[in-house]
Amino acid sequence: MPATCAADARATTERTLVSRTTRSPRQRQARGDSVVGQRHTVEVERIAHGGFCVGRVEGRAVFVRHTLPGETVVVEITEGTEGDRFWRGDAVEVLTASPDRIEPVCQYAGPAACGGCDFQHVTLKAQRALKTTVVREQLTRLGKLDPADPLLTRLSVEHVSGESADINAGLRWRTRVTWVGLPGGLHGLHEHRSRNVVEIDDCLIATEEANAGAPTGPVSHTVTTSAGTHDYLVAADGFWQVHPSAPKLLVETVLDMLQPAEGEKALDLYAGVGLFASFLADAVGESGKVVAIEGDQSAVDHATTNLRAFRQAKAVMGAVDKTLATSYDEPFDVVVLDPPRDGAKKAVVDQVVDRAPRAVAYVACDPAALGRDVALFAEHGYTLSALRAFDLFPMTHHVECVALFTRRDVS
Ligand SMILES: C[S@@+](CC[C@H](N)C(=O)[O-])C[C@H]1O[C@@H](n2cnc3c(N)ncnc32)[C@H](O)[C@@H]1O
Repeated sequence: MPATCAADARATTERTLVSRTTRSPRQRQARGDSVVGQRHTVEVERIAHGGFCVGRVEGRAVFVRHTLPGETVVVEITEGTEGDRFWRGDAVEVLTASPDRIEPVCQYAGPAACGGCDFQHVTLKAQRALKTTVVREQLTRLGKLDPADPLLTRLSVEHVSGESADINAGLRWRTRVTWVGLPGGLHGLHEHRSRNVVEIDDCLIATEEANAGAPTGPVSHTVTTSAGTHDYLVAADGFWQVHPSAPKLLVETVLDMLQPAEGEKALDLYAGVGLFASFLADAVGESGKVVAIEGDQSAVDHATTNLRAFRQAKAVMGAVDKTLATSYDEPFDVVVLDPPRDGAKKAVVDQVVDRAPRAVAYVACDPAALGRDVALFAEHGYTLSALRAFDLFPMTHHVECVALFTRRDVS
């Protein structure tokens, strides 16, 4: 089994534009001497959130990238001081390799290289198993769910197929990339937790179009699902699901969980350009109502255009918490919640349950934030009654979950 070796790590370092000694934009208060650069042999125990695995050096936890549970590796410390409770590091040499380890196909993957991918060295099947463990752990620890809950024991992060062999191999799925511009018209991506930029010629998880740079004008997307077809206009730099299979998959999953019916009232929170709102509007019909709340003016403008065929649907500009604090103080039957990474949080969860929906579909790109919000919903009598997780970001530690909350008295 090929193994990352210290020589490879040195070669990788030479590819970066700035030496790793200049990293650490998030330096914490120094407690004792820095241990950055120290090397230790570590037996890697388990996966943690964020693309790290956990091992120990003399009892102290070390969060290690570029390794796998069960491996023995040489770790070079990248963040930490003598007084810190935990350190971070990179596996720069593999002494005992996991059977799930493969040679990364990307030349930019590895220690002190591009920070975009976490799992290039892991088989796709094992990547999904690692993510399944992380989701279970976050929902148990933060969501306070019983680890024996069948929703967790049966959970398995699902492979998301695409239209090309590359996508099915976990490559060429990323339709948008936020590049860092470099002199000479070049571009790159940051090292992990660093301002250092690695010049990248061809990002293998990005589509050819995304590698070429950002489009200049609004982009048009058509989404066809089992429930129908809708067209969407999106600003070039506006939010759109990055995996080509994501819009259809997420819409179908949300509709399947919510089962919106003719005449119902629906809230679409963090609505973007109205991906879910159009399909909700179809389902509730003209006797129903859809309110799509979004905080980005350009997205709201596009959502207004995208929803123009529906008299029953309206895009509203504003922060979700501020808007719900002053408006739409009335019952809603169903809610779609698709917040940014930090989740909906207490104020919005309180405002959602105040509207007494029979069902809430929560689309979550961070299982830790979902876990915290699961606990908040439970305090209001809303239980997690369905959960799916999708591998919409292969090669990275990211995973998309869709959770259904229902009121105990109506479930
Ligand atoms: C994960 S995206 C989901 C967009 C949409 N549901 C979709 O799938 O295309 C989150 C959206 O929330 C918006 N947003 C972020 N914070 C917000 C807030 N506090 N209030 C309203 N919208 C917010 C962002 O502009 C972004 O469009």
